[in-house]
Amino acid sequence: MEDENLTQARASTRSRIPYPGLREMNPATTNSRSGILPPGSIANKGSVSRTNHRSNVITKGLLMTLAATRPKSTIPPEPKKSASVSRSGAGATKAHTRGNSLASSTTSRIGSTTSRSINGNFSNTMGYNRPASAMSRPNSSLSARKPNGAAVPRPATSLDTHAEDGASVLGKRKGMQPFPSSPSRSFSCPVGDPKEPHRSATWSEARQRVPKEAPGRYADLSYSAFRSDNPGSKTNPCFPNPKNLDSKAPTPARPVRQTRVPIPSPTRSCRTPSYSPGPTPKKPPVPLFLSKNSTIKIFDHPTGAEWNQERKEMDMENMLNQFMAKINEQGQQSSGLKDSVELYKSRINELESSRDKLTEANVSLRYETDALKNQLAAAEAALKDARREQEIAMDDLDRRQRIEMETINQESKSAIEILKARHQDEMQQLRRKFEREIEDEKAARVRELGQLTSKSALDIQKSEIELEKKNREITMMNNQLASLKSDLERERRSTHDLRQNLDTVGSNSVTLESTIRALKARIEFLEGGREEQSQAFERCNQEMMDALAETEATKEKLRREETLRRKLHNQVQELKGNIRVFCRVRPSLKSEPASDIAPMQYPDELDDAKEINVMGPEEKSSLGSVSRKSNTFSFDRVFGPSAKNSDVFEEISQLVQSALDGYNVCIFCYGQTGSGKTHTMSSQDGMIPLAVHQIYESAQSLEEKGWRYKMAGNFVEVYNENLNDLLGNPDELDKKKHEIRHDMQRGKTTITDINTVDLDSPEMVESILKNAAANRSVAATKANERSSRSHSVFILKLTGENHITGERSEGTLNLVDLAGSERLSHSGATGERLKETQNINRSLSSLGDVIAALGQGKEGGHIPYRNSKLTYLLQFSLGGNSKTLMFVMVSPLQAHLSETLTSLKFATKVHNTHIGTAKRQARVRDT
Ligand SMILES: Nc1ncnc2c1ncn2[C@@H]1O[C@H](COP(=O)(O)OP(=O)(O)OP(=O)(O)O)[C@@H](O)[C@H]1O
Repeated sequence: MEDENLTQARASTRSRIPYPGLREMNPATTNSRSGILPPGSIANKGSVSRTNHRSNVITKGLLMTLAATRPKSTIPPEPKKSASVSRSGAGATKAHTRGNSLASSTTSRIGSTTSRSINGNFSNTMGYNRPASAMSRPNSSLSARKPNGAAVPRPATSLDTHAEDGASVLGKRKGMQPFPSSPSRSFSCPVGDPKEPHRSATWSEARQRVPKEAPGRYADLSYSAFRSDNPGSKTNPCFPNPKNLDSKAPTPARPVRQTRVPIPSPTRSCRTPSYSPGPTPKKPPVPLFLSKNSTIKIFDHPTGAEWNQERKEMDMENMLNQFMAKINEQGQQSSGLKDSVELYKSRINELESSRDKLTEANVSLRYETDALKNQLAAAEAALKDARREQEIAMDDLDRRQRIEMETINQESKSAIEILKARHQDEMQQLRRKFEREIEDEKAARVRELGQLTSKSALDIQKSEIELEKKNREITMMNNQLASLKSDLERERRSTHDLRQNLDTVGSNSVTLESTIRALKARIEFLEGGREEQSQAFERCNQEMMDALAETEATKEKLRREETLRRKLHNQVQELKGNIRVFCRVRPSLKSEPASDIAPMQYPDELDDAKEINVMGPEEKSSLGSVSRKSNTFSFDRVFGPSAKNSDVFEEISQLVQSALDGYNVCIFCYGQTGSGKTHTMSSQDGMIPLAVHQIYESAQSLEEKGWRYKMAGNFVEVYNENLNDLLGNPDELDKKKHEIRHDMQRGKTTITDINTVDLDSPEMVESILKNAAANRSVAATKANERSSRSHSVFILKLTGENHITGERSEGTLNLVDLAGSERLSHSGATGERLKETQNINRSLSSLGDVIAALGQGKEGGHIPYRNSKLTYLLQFSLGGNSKTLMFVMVSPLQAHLSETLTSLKFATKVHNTHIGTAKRQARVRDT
């Protein structure tokens, strides 16, 4: 329903003419509704009055004009219309038939005038934009359009105006929309194509069909007044064929050829029939009516004809009569027209009101449409939202499903795991149960065996008792037999019985004897198995005792061998020297270009790897030649740049073992800043972590031999001749005072107020190193400054006890990362820097002095340990009681060559020093 309304509203909006109103404009329906008789019907009924007939014809013409001016799009083609058209056409034809040419032409004129006025009203009222040319009256007049040079100017009469209007209207229609082909709507005359009898030709079509020779022929009839354009080219198709008029046949639908047929001119219709002399081109046209411009020429006849007054008067009278009749007719006609106009006005008002209603309806429909559009937009937005929500919901659902699936998977996995575990538990339980059952079965069998054994013993006992009893009985019987034998004679009968009894007893005794024999065999068999078992047990016991004795012997041997190994190890270490020097050259770093590398060679790298050859700096001789001195140094071991920390550790691991065996061991790293000391000592795979790991492994393996070890660690720093605890509070660095105390009796060193960490696991050493590094970095003012300017000492105290032998050992492993050994010049340095420099120089030279003093080997000689905090701290780890290893670290850079040579020279001195035999701090526990 709404769609229908919308469609109608749209159609009405486009055409701007309410559809129902236009339908009512159809002559048939209009007349039936408004009560006005359709013109066709009046004509059909054949009105008596000629005026009425004309009026009807005029009304019909108006309706036709209205129908013709109605827009094509608003009027749907209806088959009924052709009927009404045929009626109206018939009516029109009758009018022509009955009336003369004047009536016919007058009807046409009035029709066109009315049509024009109605068109104007209608178009104005309905908003139809009629072309301006249609409304405007053209400036044509009979005189203006007079072709062929009419001799007498024609007076401008009202009839002329009408005629001209009719022509004008017709002419204007050319410029309008083409008329519909339906004859009911076409204002054109029923001049049709013979091939299409039902189609009415439009004005332009009809014009084209008129022969061209017609104009000359009708020129004298003022026909030009009815032509809109070229007066000589076309005939007016609005006038019926005289043939048709003569035949009186009311067939307007039938096409009629109008060529070569003279059509009565509207002007001619005003003439009397006597003034229709036919085509006389030479005769000048006579003016039809008198006007102010008319000149009555009485004596201007060319032939000089005399004036016929009577005839003229008669003519004038006739003309006057006709004119009066015409005026009356026009009056009646105009009153009819007025009525029609009123009717149409009321009708137009109705239509306007209905149009207003429709406009309102249209507006409301527009509002509704807008509202519906809004609703549609809202619905679309809601749909979009819903779709989006649905997508989100779908996504959520997917996600949830995935999560659920994952959860289910995990649950199923965990369920499987649980089932597996349960299954294993059950299996174990079953296994245990079966084992228990087997054990029970075994015990039951053993019990059965015991019972059987005891039972058989009982049976044997019983049989023996019975045997004895039988023996006694036999004896008694024998006694009785003897007494009876003596009494044989006397009691033969009783003897016979007794013999029978004896036989019975004899057979019984045989049975018993066989039973006894079987039981004896069984007992023998059982006793034989028991013996075998007890013999096996005895054998096992013996073997076990032998094994235990052997183990004890082996253990004893192992202990002896361990002691021997320690002795041998120590001897080897002594043979190697108690102070050893290793040289290590670090690889060049990525940041160091190859051109900066100093030439160094390792002559016996693949053999003993004890030598290093360093080319000295360029020297200019007095002659100007440049030469480089080759310096070869020899140490206990030389590690090239490709050596890894693990390779280095392999060499020092024996010294670490010595610490476990109760020796004081001291490993130094000496070298200039950046030569790789810290990397060798404290990096992740440096000597400190590797040493701790090895000690743990060795301590664990020594547990079998009765050794239990305790490990305690300290990490200290000597900076500016002050001792700092690197495992303590970093804020207390350089502030807290720590004192070094030596127990000369026990050869032990302790430091006051220092944190000692019990190393329960090898992993702890890493946290110790990290702590120490962090504390050092807090104290550092510049990067790497602190580590370069201070000595760090990692002290690992190892205390071992052998609970089998009662032995006890106390060893100390000192791992020392010395400050940069580069020559520090006092010049230029001030304040803290000067103090630092002095202290580093002093401690390093003190170390050299101590080693040199130790090298002199004087028993009881003075060793200047107290000259520096470092040497004082390491008093018991440097000297005859200890094993010392010094790494001389070498930078590969050319820039460091001079420092490298100095370091190597110092190390060579140390290497050449022989320190006395180390003493093991081991003693047997007093028990
Ligand atoms: N054998 C090596 N392999 C690889 N890199 C090394 C090696 N030795 C040293 N380095 C690197 O060389 C640089 C300097 O080394 P390191 O800090 O150990 O020198 P240092 O002698 O301890 O210096 P400082 O006296 O200033 O503490 C470091 O980046 C270190 O990683």
